[in-house]
Amino acid sequence: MAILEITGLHKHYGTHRALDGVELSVREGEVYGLIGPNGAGKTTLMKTILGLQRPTAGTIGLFGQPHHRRLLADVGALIETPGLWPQLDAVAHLRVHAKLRGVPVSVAEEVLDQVRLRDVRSRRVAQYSLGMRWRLGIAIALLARPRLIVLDEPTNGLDPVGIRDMRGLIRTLAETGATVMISSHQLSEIGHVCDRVGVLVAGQTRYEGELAGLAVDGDLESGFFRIVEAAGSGVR
Ligand SMILES: Nc1ncnc2c1ncn2[C@@H]1O[C@H](COP(=O)(O)OP(=O)(O)OP(=O)(O)O)[C@@H](O)[C@H]1O
Repeated sequence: MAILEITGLHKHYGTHRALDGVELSVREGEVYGLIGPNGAGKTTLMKTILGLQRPTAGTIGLFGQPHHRRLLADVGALIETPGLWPQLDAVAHLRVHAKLRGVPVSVAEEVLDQVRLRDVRSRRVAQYSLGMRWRLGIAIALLARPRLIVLDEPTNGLDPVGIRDMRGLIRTLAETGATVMISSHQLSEIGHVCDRVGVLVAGQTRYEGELAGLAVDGDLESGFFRIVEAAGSGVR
């Protein structure tokens, strides 16, 4: 079943078409990679799914129903950098957010384990690495036990070890039954963790399917670049 179904989605800023007729479908239980160069429209698309941007035209179906604010209670998200308080530790962050969402504090302990922050749970966030901050941001998004988790470029700025850890965490999330949608401008960073990918270039879906289907002569990156180049420079 499609948990997220996007049809003919447009978002225009004046004459600029950030989204120009996006079509995509995310299936329940999969890790879906939204890949595209800088300026392709990935963040705009995610913000529109989350109700943070109003579409110019098109439809978004969520959990088999037309998009509605109340359905977003089942969506966890991390867009751009997580908003954290440097002087508080991970536990304090999770307790505050648990209270705000009416979630039992015991869930805070569970998500700490899930993102593997237990060892540094009492350390102030000011002392966290970027990877730890991302993981705490994801833990906050997980508090409400969402069916769909939307993560915008969570490997941005991470070193190779951080990227590997993030891939592991994403797979773990999917194994617990959640559906994960994740974006990146680098196929190499998240491609292999995804069950299927959508390639967005200049606000349009240029490919959707299994990662292997992107390959040209067995090479995924060449296939990706070919799609980007065929759509014009794709970089804006
Ligand atoms: N609020 C806005 N007003 C005007 N133009 C915008 C606005 N937000 C985004 N854009 C433009 O829309 C296009 C898509 O931007 P978006 O941030 O969605 O791309 P992206 O794929 O997430 O890029 P990146 O990988 O660099 O984060 C870009 O050309 C951007 O400049």
